[in-house]
Amino acid sequence: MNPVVLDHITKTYENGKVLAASDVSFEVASGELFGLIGPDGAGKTSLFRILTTLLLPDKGNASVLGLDCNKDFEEIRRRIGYMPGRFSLYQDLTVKENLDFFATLFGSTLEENYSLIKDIYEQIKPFNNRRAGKLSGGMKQKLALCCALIHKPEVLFLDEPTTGVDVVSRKEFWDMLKTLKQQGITIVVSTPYMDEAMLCERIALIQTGKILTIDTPGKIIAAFPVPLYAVKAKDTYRLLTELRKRSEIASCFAFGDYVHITLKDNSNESQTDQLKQELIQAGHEQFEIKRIEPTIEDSFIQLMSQTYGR
Ligand SMILES: Nc1ncnc2c1ncn2[C@@H]1O[C@H](COP(=O)(O)OP(=O)(O)OP(=O)(O)O)[C@@H](O)[C@H]1O
Repeated sequence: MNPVVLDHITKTYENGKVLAASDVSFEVASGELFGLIGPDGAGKTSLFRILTTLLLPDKGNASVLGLDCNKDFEEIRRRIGYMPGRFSLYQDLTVKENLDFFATLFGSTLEENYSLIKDIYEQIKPFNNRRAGKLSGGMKQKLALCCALIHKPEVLFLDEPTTGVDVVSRKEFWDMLKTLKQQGITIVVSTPYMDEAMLCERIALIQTGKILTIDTPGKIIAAFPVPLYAVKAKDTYRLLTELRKRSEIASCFAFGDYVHITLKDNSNESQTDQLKQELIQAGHEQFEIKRIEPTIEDSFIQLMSQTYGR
């Protein structure tokens, strides 16, 4: 049996008025680095809380390491590591005191599983006597990861570990996850950052409590169903407004300096030449249109409009 199983999980809040998870099913294989990718409010934290035995679903079953998340919560809690999205450390305790505290909770010591956290801990060791509340975002994140690993968990749940952390620390963090994976730990990580999706082996794209798709990032991108074009002009806002009004455009989203579009009819390649001519005639300066490969963000938007019609 896979170490993480969600089977038709539905979770609502406020007497059913707020839907956080809608019939969610997926499994994570042993030793896999699995990502739950979606924007704020998509339902990621609710799923993590169900898997870490802190929340009961309305419907469905969840199991971790073959144990039932409802009945076997004590054993699950002993065998998993959980880094919640919000900062989970004791701000008034020092780095060392936090580590000792979490080790004691699990009847362990810092020394006992030192090899597992060594590489991460050495980076924060110089700040051993600093209170956690006085650490930088990246340092707090490393300390929180050490605390989640201190009892040598078999499955690690990381809820938005890189939110609010600088780009360098984000990269370092993902390098650390790769190392942990090599040591056989199963990792489930959530993130709202689409670029981080590419660093997972498999991902579930989630929006408004619903799984849009589950696969490897490469396969999700490869399944993008139609040609995608990047369009640019000097006045991006005006370009976007005009493209949105045109009947031949199926989808149209701003991506940095570019606007990504798909067409309703993909049988006639000269349509893009026509579009170019008409928009240049309409006074768009520095106009450019080119066929591009989709990113995971393009796939997310496309799947979202397919599922929700927006
Ligand atoms: N305790 C609660 N009471 C009422 N609604 C809640 C509660 N917790 C979450 N929600 C709502 O459930 C939905 C899913 O929230 P959840 O926190 O699981 O998503 P998320 O993807 O983790 O987003 P975020 O990063 O913003 O926490 C959201 O609409 C949220 O407002």
